[in-house]
Amino acid sequence: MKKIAIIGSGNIGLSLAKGLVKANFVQAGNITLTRRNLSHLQPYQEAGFQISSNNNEAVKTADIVILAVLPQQLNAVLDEIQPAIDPAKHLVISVISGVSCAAIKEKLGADVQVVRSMPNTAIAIGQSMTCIASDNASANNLAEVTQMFETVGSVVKINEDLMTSATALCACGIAFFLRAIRAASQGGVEIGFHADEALKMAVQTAKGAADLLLLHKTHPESEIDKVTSPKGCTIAGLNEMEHNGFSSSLIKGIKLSALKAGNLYTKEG
Ligand SMILES: NC(=O)C1=CN([C@@H]2O[C@H](COP(=O)(O)OP(=O)(O)OC[C@H]3O[C@@H](n4cnc5c(N)ncnc54)[C@H](OP(=O)(O)O)[C@@H]3O)[C@@H](O)[C@H]2O)C=CC1
Ligand SMILES: O=C(O)[C@@H]1CCC=N1
Repeated sequence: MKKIAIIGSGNIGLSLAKGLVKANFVQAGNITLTRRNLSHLQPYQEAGFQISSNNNEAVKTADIVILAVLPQQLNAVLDEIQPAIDPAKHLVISVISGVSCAAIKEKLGADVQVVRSMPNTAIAIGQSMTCIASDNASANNLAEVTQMFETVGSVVKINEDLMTSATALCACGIAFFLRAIRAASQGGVEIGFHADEALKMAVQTAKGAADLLLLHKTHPESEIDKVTSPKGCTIAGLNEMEHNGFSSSLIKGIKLSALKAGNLYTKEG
């Protein structure tokens, strides 16, 4: 079984670690989690993961190195781990938004195989939408990365120039849909439900909507057409939402997130 080092074990790094173990892709003992403040990783050590604040040592023991620090923290990490990287041994996977494979190779060496990957936090429960891209990984390594992320959700291979768009739609997208669920539950409270029951109803309704599309493989509008009875209450509510910019605000938010995702990193740090 391959050994994995997750450099920068914060929100997404830990979600990924939990998902891979839950899916039996790797045992916890074969994953080393790093961060500077180790006290936050104590529960993970108790759960069987290796933990370390020494990125170099973690890289040396690993076959797969996953970079999961913030874009503004990356340059220091790349300078630190470069001496420990062996292009013949290591496959580098970066989940960092806005950082190209080329920028990583510029620091680690042109012969290091780098795969850029964009998961979302649903990876912790095996439900991620993960986009991957690479300009130099071998077919074997790309297949291995695809297989790894398929154990924790769906995978789409994309051109690297669409990676910031994938960030907005899929990684940030989790937050957008969660906010929509919260708004729906707040509407539910206004019309008579207690907050906990309104949230439960909104969550299951959202899950049902997503599952309808996944299972029927239909377009959202065709499912909407089945709900909107003529002169009914659904179309009245839906049109009121559209008059207030429902679709437009989602589209504008996704466009702004994609723009921002492309500007999170500078080579200068
Ligand atoms: N959150 C998400 O849903 C997603 C995030 N991403 C990308 O993943 C990356 C991480 O995001 P996120 O998890 O939200 O951020 P977090 O801030 O939660 O995680 C970053 C982690 O990196 C650690 N870190 C910082 N510097 C170092 C260092 N020198 N050595 C080792 N560890 C270090 C930090 O811990 P400490 O300060 O203790 O060192 C922290 O735990 C970002 O680039 C983001 O764009 C991609 C997809 C989804
Ligand atoms: O908000 C962010 O910048 C990161 C990238 C995608 C999800 N979270």
